[in-house]
Amino acid sequence: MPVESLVAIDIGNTRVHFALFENFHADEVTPPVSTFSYSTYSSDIQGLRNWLSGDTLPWYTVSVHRSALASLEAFSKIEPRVSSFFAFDHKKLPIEIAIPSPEKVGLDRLAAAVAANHMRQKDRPAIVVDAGTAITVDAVSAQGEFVGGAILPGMRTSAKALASQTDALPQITIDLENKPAAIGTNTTEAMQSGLFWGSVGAVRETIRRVSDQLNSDKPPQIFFSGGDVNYLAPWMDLDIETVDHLVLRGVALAAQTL
Ligand SMILES: Nc1ncnc2c1ncn2[C@@H]1O[C@H](COP(=O)(O)OP(=O)(O)O)[C@@H](O)[C@H]1O
Ligand SMILES: CC(C)(COP(=O)(O)O)[C@@H](O)C(=O)NCCC(=O)O
Ligand SMILES: [K+]
Repeated sequence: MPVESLVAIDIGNTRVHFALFENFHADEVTPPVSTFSYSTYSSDIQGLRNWLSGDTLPWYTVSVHRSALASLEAFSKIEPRVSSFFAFDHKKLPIEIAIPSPEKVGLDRLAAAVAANHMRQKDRPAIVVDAGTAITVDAVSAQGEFVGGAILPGMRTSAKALASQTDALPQITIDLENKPAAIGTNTTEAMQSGLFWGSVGAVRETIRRVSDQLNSDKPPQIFFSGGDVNYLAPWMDLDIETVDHLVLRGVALAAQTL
């Protein structure tokens, strides 16, 4: 039975994202009608209540953060506009996971792979980049299996590491709106340059290596998503497709298969 109206949720390490899907059709991977998010560490329950429409809907979630999942599940039990709450595990997600310990893979990585697998041309593998707290670069084979990938620190995560592991480096706020000069002329500028251009280069090189290892007849289709996607994507020099809310679309697709 298709679930045409639902709330899909992606509980990440920095943000919890909610998306309302109406008249969802798997063929078109319908985009969400509206979205809402709050910090994983200070949930904005009032904001969530205001965002929720009048309809009572089923909620489906993937989570990589256990306590945030537990709090949201507790909230769902007292919120009358939630008809059911379903947290996916890897077994319930509609994708083959061709690695030794499938239960260890982040469910957000798998949900994004579900969406990319659905959207890709069937004779091409896919590479899925999700840029958030961590940046993941994952591979979906031409046969449609999640075959693994790479986990890199996100830009803000790297910035925190530099500040905490050194005496002299400050905690800087990452300004993602303006591209930094490559040659920084003070500590902060130098860190901004290294964090930004280093991430760009790291992602590009990782994509190249993943693509080489896939060794497919046709080049992989490369999908980009996640909170920091708009800062990385313009610098890739690769044929990429930016898709908003790839994880949430994967959750909505997965909900159709339960
Ligand atoms: N301290 C912060 N202040 C403002 N925005 C932040 C802060 N930390 C992270 N962000 C932003 O939050 C978003 C997190 O990305 P997202 O894909 O939601 O990550 P995750 O899935 O790891 O929670 C990014 O756009 C990031 O730039
Ligand atoms: C790699 C991640 C930390 C990414 O999380 P995010 O940046 O979306 O918050 C998450 O997918 C995770 O906790 N994974 C578990 C380990 C694994 O995927 O192998
Ligand atoms: K991520």
